[in-house]
Amino acid sequence: MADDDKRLAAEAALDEVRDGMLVGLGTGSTVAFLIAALGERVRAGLRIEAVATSIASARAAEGQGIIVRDFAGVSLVDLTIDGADEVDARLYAIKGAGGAMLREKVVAAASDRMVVIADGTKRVDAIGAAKLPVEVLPFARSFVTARLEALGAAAVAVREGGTDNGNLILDARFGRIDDPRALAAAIDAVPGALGHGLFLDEVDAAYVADAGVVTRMTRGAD
Ligand SMILES: O=C(CO)[C@H](O)[C@H](O)COP(=O)(O)O
Repeated sequence: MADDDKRLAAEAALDEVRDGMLVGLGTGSTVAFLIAALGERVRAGLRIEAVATSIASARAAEGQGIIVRDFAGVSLVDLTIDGADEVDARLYAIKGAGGAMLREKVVAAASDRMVVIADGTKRVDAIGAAKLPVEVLPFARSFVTARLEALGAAAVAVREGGTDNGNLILDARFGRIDDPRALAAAIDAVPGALGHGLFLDEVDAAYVADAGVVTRMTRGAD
């Protein structure tokens, strides 16, 4: 079951957590298993502090007795553990089904190391089938939609509800992304597009659990 695999992947990634670390907590249902398992370790004596990539993850971590620092006062994180919607052998990932990809990218960039945790349904040959979320300044909604269509998005939909940052999410369906780096650079260059779910350089390793077996993927290996 996907939930069992999410829990297994989350628990496997806990091996990377050491006493004294500042740990970045991602967002989503897989990270919820991580936060629960990390909470158990903290109650058993592990000494860490955390920063969170969403209000939901901050509340969940505090509920587990984990000390959560305001990321606004932080510039360096030791290790961030986060989920993904797709991850391939290059450790390219699409993130943001949970809507937190902008904060997730900032925290990942501040991190010495970032690892992804996922169940086997997220492991793909090449990223691109998942919808690509783009966080947008509400003022720029139509303009950014037109630019995404010009970049090849077959459909662009405004997601219901905003982000923790008070912005909108446009879900863009590209179907196939031939050149993820070119697409990421093109979206980065659109004024009003504040962030997107293409993570091409951030992920150092991934723990993917499929039917109860956890595989640790690293850069340059399948
Ligand atoms: O990127 C994310 C949130 O912005 C999530 O990590 C991603 O959507 C995976 O979520 P889940 O673990 O619930 O499948």
